Amino acid sequence: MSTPHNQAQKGEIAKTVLMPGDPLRAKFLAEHYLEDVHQFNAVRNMFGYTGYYHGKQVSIMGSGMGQPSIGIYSHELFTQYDVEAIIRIGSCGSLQKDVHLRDIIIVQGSCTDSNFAHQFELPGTYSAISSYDLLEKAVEQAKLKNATYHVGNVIASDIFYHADQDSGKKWASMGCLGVEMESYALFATAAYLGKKALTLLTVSDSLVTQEETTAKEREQTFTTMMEIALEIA
Ligand SMILES: O=P(O)(O)O[C@H]1O[C@H](CO)[C@@H](O)[C@H]1O
Ligand SMILES: O=c1cc[nH]c(=O)[nH]1
Repeated sequence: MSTPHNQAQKGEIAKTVLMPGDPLRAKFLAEHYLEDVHQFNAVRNMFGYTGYYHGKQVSIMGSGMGQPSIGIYSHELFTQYDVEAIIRIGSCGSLQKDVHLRDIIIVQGSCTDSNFAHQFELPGTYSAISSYDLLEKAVEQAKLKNATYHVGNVIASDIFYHADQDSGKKWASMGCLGVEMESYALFATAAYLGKKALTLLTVSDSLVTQEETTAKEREQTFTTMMEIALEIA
């Protein structure tokens, strides 16, 4: 079997998949942390790998950028490959002055400007949240690693270059810690399919101070977040 986006055969993908947006972050992670690694996907260069972390089978696959992209890959992983949990390991912009570059955000809830949940024809607004047991384990690991972390709400936006220059400030005024582009669709897809999901983010830039990390740093240096995800997978 395969899908139009994933050439893996059934059985090639572990029950838990770590998903960075960047497929090169997936490659870095697989090459640096996994043993007995096997690449299962290269369609569209959306690299996917399965290997072992301290004896535990784990898969890592890029999601691409944005809710439509993670919507496709997560739906296929959950429905075609019997995946039970997806842990997104992304980058984000900080919206708060006390959330600094390289801090970790353990995403509890996700707001959105996307229409993604309209497909479910709910009689109201869907609040997308992470799976509590994964969130609790991530907090435990963050503490063990003495990581600087924050737990809370984020905005998962469909728009990176927003025409409204104040949109980030508006979400910040509602307590959102950061802005990224996938968590809402991931959480909603998991909820709809009865699966588990968590999003971990490392702050790659600040919309408050304008500081930023490079593309290479986003690919290769967010290792504390990667290690937390590997430990709880
Ligand atoms: O670094 P990743 O995981 O791709 O996450 C963030 O980076 C991309 C934008 O630069 C978006 O996908 C956003 O969610
Ligand atoms: O500012 C940022 C950084 C990462 N991802 C986003 O969506 N926005």
